[in-house]
Amino acid sequence: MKHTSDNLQAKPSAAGEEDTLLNVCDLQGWYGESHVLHNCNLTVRKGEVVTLLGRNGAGKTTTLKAIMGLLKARTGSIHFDGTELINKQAREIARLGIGYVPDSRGIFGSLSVMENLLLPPKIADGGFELPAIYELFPNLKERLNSYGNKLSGGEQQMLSIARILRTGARFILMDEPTEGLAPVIIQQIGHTVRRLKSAGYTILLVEQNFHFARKLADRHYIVQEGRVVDEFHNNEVEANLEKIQGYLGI
Ligand SMILES: Nc1ncnc2c1ncn2[C@@H]1O[C@H](COP(=O)(O)OP(=O)(O)OP(=O)(O)O)[C@@H](O)[C@H]1O
Repeated sequence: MKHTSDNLQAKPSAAGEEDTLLNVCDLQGWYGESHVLHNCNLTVRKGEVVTLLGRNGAGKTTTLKAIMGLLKARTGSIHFDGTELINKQAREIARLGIGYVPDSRGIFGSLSVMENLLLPPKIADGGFELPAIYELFPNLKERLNSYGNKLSGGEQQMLSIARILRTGARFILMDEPTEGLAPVIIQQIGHTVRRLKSAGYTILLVEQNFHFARKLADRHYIVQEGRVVDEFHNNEVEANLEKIQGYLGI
């Protein structure tokens, strides 16, 4: 079902109540005096891959940061698997099983690949053990002793994803994983997202690369000026291509 921006705001939590994993309702957020998120509403169901699409500066990264507790000035409701996150700290939110792969990748240049991998603490059983990580990202196994600042952009991205998978988080927030990467690496990231989905992971993905996103996601939200203004199931994309391209300016 499609929504207009009005009824998305009026019925923030209408979709999929029974298997909803994340329900963001009337989320507002600020950087200091600057009001960036304006009543943002979205839901993610268990096992879905959902994208946030939008132009530069629309508020996609800020929405992920607000969910993760990295944007402190926020109001509204962020309900995750039975727990309200709005007043929780990032550390507590991570312990609930939410992993964040930032667009900056967050790799420590003066630590080795192995040290970077082992840095985030495990928060639950069932995460990827090292052999499974090497199987998913064979390049990393070859680079275990290399320093983070010697890695290519693609290797850094893989490391950033791998170390979150090791923690046992089952809900992954990924911010522009394909940014600046070569097509062959983008394919590998796409393969990883598919593998995770088939293993039951839930993923909220921020992407500028619509071509990449449309092949992976179950649903897409369009973000403009700090709010969700439209939503498309993947099977509605073809029929709404012009409209979506208009939103994204492509
Ligand atoms: N640390 C910050 N301090 C102040 N304003 C910020 C900060 N980070 C982002 N903004 C502003 O908040 C708004 C939303 O930015 P955000 O990074 O969430 O957008 P985005 O949709 O992720 O775009 P992009 O793809 O360019 O990262 C923009 O106007 C941006 O300039």
